[in-house]
Amino acid sequence: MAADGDIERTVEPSSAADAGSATAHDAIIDVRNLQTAFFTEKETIRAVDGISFDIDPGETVGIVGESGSGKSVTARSLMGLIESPGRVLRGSSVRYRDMDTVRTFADEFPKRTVDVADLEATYDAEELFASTAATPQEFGYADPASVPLVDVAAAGYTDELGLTSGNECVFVTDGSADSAAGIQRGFVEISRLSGEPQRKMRGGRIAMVFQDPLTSLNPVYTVGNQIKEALRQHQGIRGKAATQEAAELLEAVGIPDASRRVNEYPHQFSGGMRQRAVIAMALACEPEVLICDEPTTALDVTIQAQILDLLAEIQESRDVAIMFITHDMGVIADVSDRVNVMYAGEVVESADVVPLFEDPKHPYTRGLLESIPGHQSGKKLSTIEGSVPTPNEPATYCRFAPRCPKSFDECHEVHPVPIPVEADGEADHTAACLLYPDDVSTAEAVARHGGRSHGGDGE
Ligand SMILES: Nc1ncnc2c1ncn2[C@@H]1O[C@H](COP(=O)(O)OP(=O)(O)OP(=O)(O)O)[C@@H](O)[C@H]1O
Ligand code: NI
Repeated sequence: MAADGDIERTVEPSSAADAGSATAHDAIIDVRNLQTAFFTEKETIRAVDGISFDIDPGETVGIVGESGSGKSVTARSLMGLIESPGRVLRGSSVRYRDMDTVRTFADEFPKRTVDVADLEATYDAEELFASTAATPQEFGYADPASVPLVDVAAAGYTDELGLTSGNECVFVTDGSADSAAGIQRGFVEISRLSGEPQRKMRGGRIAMVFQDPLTSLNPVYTVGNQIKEALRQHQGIRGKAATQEAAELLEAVGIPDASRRVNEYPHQFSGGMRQRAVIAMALACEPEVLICDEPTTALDVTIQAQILDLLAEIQESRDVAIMFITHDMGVIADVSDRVNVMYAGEVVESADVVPLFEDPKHPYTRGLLESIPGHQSGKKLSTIEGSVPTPNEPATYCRFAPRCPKSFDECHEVHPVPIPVEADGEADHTAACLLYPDDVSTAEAVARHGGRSHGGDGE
């Protein structure tokens, strides 16, 4: 809709998010400037407001933050599960970089494949759409004539290998050969998938485990039949072989007497066993990435620990990358290799798990840590007062400032972006806070966060 489009154009892509992040690496999922908004009658909720992070093969990336910080919307955006009035905004990018998958996609969906070689200089977006199975409408352009002409080189094509903001496409290869087999580099832009390619990706390469196992289980089919359906859809396994495999999967996720229980219905399973069954269903697709959104929150503590052990074991034995979402810092410490702390739609701190817990930088992260029982010896348990604000306006200031014990005037006038916490540090520990980088003046910090030293008085 035109009205949506107008709102959307006012959303500035956060260039700063890119500044803080390393570029070329072997991440399996690469999230850049992800923005997901809900256009309600009352307001535009910027539930995810320009976040960037990546997930390497086989690692566990934790996403932590209080209720309403945008964790689930992030997960749903990665899975293509955002529904109206919500939308992943233009300029967002979620790239899936497994080369086998890229080649398979190029074979299976040739009309979705855009060869970057064709885009070297300037291209006509209208023609581009004509060459794919996608329609301009799918990308939010009401009228094909309104699709902008984009200078791909000027848009940073050479750095980014592909299409950047304003010229989204479904799928990009580097065009190094005519045949898909010749593709050396490429990615699947999953935030722009729809239809059959999206279905293939979701539940195939990427699977999701939700807080409530009943969301994923159908009460009228046996657990075994549901696993068999997943095996049929994603691996083409049927009949006796599928029955056998379903029982083996249930056994692999620690369900006792699996060959009998495979014939039971979800209501005959306990909460913990149901979550194991959902995990078995996810594994039936042999995913490379498993997105777990509070998978243990509804379970009691003992069962929770067992499920966490199970996930760790699965990761080890199947080499699957996990994105683990929780509001619980204790759980995050247990499961993660790397942690992204979210607040009001933004990633406010990002670091490997050890530095994050031993030397947290952002006052919000510190607050979260101080509220873990037993974390501070002798001190009284403190919680951060107040709650997460609804991000319903552009971030022109620090959204945590109103609750921050360390805030100063500039925090209300300058929007901090993720930058390395040490002045000459590497990008693997970043914080979006004007207290950083360490050891520079406030004026200098403000400048590094892209603000002016006397900010706030209008453009
Ligand atoms: N369908 C929707 N329509 C409107 N707003 C939404 C919708 N879904 C989510 N939001 C808003 O997006 C923001 C982020 O929500 P999200 O569910 O991602 O938070 P969360 O971090 O997962 O919290 P929790 O720990 O409670 O699960 C919230 O302000 C929420 O109200
Ligand atoms: Ni959530």
